[in-house]
Amino acid sequence: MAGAHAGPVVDGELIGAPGAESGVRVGVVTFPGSLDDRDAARAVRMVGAEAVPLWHGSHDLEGVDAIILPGGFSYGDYLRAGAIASLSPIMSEIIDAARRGTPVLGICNGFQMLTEAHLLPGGLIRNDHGTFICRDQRLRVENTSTAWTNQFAAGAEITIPLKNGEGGYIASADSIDEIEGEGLVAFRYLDVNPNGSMNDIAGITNVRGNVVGLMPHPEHAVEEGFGPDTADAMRSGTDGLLLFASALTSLLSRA
Ligand SMILES: NC(=O)CC[C@H](N)C(=O)O
Repeated sequence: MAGAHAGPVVDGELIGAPGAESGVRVGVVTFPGSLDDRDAARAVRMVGAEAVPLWHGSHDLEGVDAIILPGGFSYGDYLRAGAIASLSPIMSEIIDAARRGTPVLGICNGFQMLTEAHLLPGGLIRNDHGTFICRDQRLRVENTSTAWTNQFAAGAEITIPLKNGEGGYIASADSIDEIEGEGLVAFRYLDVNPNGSMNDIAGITNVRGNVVGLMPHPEHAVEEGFGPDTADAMRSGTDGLLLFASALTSLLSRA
């Protein structure tokens, strides 16, 4: 990692200093059973934004510029993963904010919440092999014009961790046609389809490009040595940072 005040370096370029130097404030919501809220907040700080902790039971978004729904086991995955969290008090504010164009990222359990809240089409069901999966997963970035992917090169191939039990993406035939036709696949699984997702879909965006959900965990691939195995020189170990840097970039360019 770069020095304490220098910030992370991606492709030889300093992309931000830890903390709130950019003035951008990103809310990270904690639900009962969230696991990855702290890692998401850390990734936000690493690209130079302020991470604002938000609580599921509140109706106050505290004026944040963007929102992350983190991974974990909200409400113990009862009913369906993400189903109960999608009805939390703060979700009504997040749905309104998303409709106004606020960038919203759902990671794994957060992706499940976004489909349950109908901010993204389709749904996530139990992995087709029936077991929890935990692996470094290769992905292709299919859409680089969203608020969360604009810093990737078109068609970039990246590796970030995947860990879930209900990661199989499904949608109706009509929805799949629309998703593919409109270019709404944000990330697609490469090499193996780890969970039976339709069309190898790992993540999708809404038409406007402000709401993105994905099953793999970019917040776990932000620092060499703590994310994907980098023994393979093709892997950077920090591919996840570009999602957070993308949101910062789109918010700063809007200002
Ligand atoms: N890593 C996660 O967010 C897991 C999501 C959910 N609990 C599942 O197993 O599918």
